[in-house]
Amino acid sequence: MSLLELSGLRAGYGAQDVIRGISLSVAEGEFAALVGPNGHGKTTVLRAISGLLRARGGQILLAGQPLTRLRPDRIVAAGVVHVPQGDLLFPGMSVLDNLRMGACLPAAAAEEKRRLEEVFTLLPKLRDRQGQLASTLSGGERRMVGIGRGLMTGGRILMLDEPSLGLAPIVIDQIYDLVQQLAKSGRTILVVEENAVRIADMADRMYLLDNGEIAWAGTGAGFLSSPEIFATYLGG
Ligand SMILES: Nc1ncnc2c1ncn2[C@@H]1O[C@H](COP(=O)(O)OP(=O)(O)OP(=O)(O)O)[C@@H](O)[C@H]1O
Repeated sequence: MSLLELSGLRAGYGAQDVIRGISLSVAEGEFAALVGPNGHGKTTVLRAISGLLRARGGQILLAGQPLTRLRPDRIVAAGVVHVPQGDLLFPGMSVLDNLRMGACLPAAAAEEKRRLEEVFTLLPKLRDRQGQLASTLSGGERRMVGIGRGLMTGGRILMLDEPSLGLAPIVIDQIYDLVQQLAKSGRTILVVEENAVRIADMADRMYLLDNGEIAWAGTGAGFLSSPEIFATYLGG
């Protein structure tokens, strides 16, 4: 059964629909990727799921529960964790306090200590730097704090918006090693990524968003072996 199910979702800004009736599903424990060129609506899909943008039509279900009319904090409480594009950390706060912000809702607060230990075990560098101000971290470290803060929230699905954005190739590899480790431990993940080839080896399922519509869906391996996809969307 799908954990997250979108059907006929429409969303946009002003008079314009950016997302024009998309359907996709992410099964429990699956690593799904939403790929596509910049500006075609990937971030908008995540914002609609997490309630930061109200859906204009269609349905969003999490384990069968409709999310479309819930407030963003209720959507978090229902189990949706959204790690936004860019870092959006609190620059004047320490690594530790940034991580703790992920556990500020009541349900997560009770789990704060245990989850913090989990995050530090997964990302030992953050344990060493817990007292350091977020503004003094490198780009890769900031990205790790952003993901760590998402893990502090718990939830049932972790949505990551372009975790590779603006990072050097070697740091991108580290970030995706972490994402793969999370996927292998059984977490349900929906990642937005512009570079489809980068993610195709890792993802169980891929959706290609083109101009607000799903142009292709299938496995990562299927994506890599589809010459027409490369010719049409990736320029050969
Ligand atoms: N707050 C906003 N107000 C008006 N238009 C917006 C707003 N946010 C995004 N858009 C427009 O919606 C379209 C889709 O943007 P979106 O950020 O979802 O794309 P994307 O595929 O995630 O690309 P990127 O990776 O560059 O963010 C773009 O044309 C963008 O200009």
